[in-house]
Amino acid sequence: MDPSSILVCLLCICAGSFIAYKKFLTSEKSTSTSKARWPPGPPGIPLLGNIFDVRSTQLHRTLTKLAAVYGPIMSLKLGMKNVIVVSTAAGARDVLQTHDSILAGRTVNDAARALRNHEISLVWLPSSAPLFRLLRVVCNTHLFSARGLEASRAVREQKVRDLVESLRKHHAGRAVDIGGILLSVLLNIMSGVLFSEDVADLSSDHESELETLIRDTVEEFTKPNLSDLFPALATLDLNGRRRNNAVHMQKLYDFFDRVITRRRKTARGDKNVDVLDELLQLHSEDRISLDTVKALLLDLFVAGSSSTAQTVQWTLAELFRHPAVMSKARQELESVVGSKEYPEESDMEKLPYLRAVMLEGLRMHLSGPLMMPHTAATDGAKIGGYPVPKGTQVIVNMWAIMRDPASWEKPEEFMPERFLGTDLDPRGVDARAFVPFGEGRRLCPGMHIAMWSIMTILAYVLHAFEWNLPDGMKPSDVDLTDRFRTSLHMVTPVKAVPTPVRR
Ligand code: HEM
Repeated sequence: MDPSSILVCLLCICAGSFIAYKKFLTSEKSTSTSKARWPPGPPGIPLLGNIFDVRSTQLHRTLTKLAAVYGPIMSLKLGMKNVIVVSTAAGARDVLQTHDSILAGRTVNDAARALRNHEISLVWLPSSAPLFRLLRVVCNTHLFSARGLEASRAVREQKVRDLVESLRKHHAGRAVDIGGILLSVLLNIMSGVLFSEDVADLSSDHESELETLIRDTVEEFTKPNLSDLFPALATLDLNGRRRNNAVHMQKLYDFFDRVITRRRKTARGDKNVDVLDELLQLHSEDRISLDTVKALLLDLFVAGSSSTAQTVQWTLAELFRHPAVMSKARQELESVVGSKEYPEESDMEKLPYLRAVMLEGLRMHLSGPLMMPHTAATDGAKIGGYPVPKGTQVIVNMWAIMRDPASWEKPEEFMPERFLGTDLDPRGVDARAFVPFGEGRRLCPGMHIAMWSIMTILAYVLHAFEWNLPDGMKPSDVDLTDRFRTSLHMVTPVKAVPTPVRR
């Protein structure tokens, strides 16, 4: 939080403190939270609690340092909010497996209430809501089932080929902004699967319309909001986040409205070709509203595009820093794919080293280092033996867990070999809790498409190009400093020069 936001915060807090403090006193007395035995945590200041302990552009690291002092199950008070931060594999199992039915709730950010989006959004609905269950079924059966994924494979492969073609045509021999072009290709993979259109131009350095709209919406969420710290003040929307987000989200809804209008003007016969066809069919059967269709498209784009692009970018950056690992991965591709222009689907399972590279990239640079905060829907759950009262927010610091020296040898080193010959699988909380996509009711619904995208993009771009750093940069010059907003960004976006190796 910058100094001016802190000043605004303090002024607003003075104005609202009377209401908030009264509410604070009443709620402290009347809820089960007052009787709770909270885990240790840093002492807070009256009313504000620990908000100054967690102001950081690297919240995952700040929470890891605090956990080293106060313990792997730690409590914080953020304004009126009680928070438990979990930094061990055993604690993560309590949250994601043992007490998943209670702890799969969400605390709705006030900005997410714009346009009442939280009432129809998969991300914000409580896991007990019938609409939540329906949307998860829609995702699992129509969007990302084996059948659905097979149906969209040709479209997805074409988008990755477009990336290779664009790199050959427009970028060969020039330093490429890796993050920019990856986000464009991820947006096109998503839009290709969802509604068979391209939304980004790979040959242009300009941001696409959808990218701008998503960025504006996401940024509004990441700004500090008094309404979240002091829900009693939420109706006043003192920071204007809900108002601003209503504008951004309306623009996104209008974008999807135009896609739907185009679709309705195009006769497509009886056969459903893409996800939008499936969703519009569910709408015609009165199972979901048109707003829910748009909210789902919004959720999938916002949650799916940047997270996957960031992961590929981080993994490539690690490969640029570790040329020996990169050449081992390229040798494996050479021996499996040979002189074929593009790897085939059947080649992918013959690339264990590249898969290990992907998993190590996910371990070290998880795009959602703190996952998404969960909330206790009722009393009754326990984490590390501590009771978790209803309404408590639970943050799983997966970044810390996946770098815990108690579980991982040399955790700060990029060593894909650690995944070779193991059956570590991102789908289960094993002893080490390698869970980049979460587990249980809130498991990432895009996990399969994300892993396919990461693996396929890596295979295609490593097979088609030799990659060098620009202007005499050394591998050790690649800057891996991270910054956490809603996902883990590189402070210095990585650039590299692709040189085509065949054709
Ligand atoms: C490398 C890429 C990705 C990573 C690491 C990732 C990881 C995650 C994590 C950790 C969560 C939160 C789980 C929890 O709350 O316990 C999540 C939720 C979610 N992800 Fe992903 N994800 C990725 C890509 C995708 C893609 C490609 C899509 C869509 C196609 C997607 C859609 C979603 C949605 C809609 C949610 C919210 C689910 C809910 O609240 O029930 N994600 N993801």
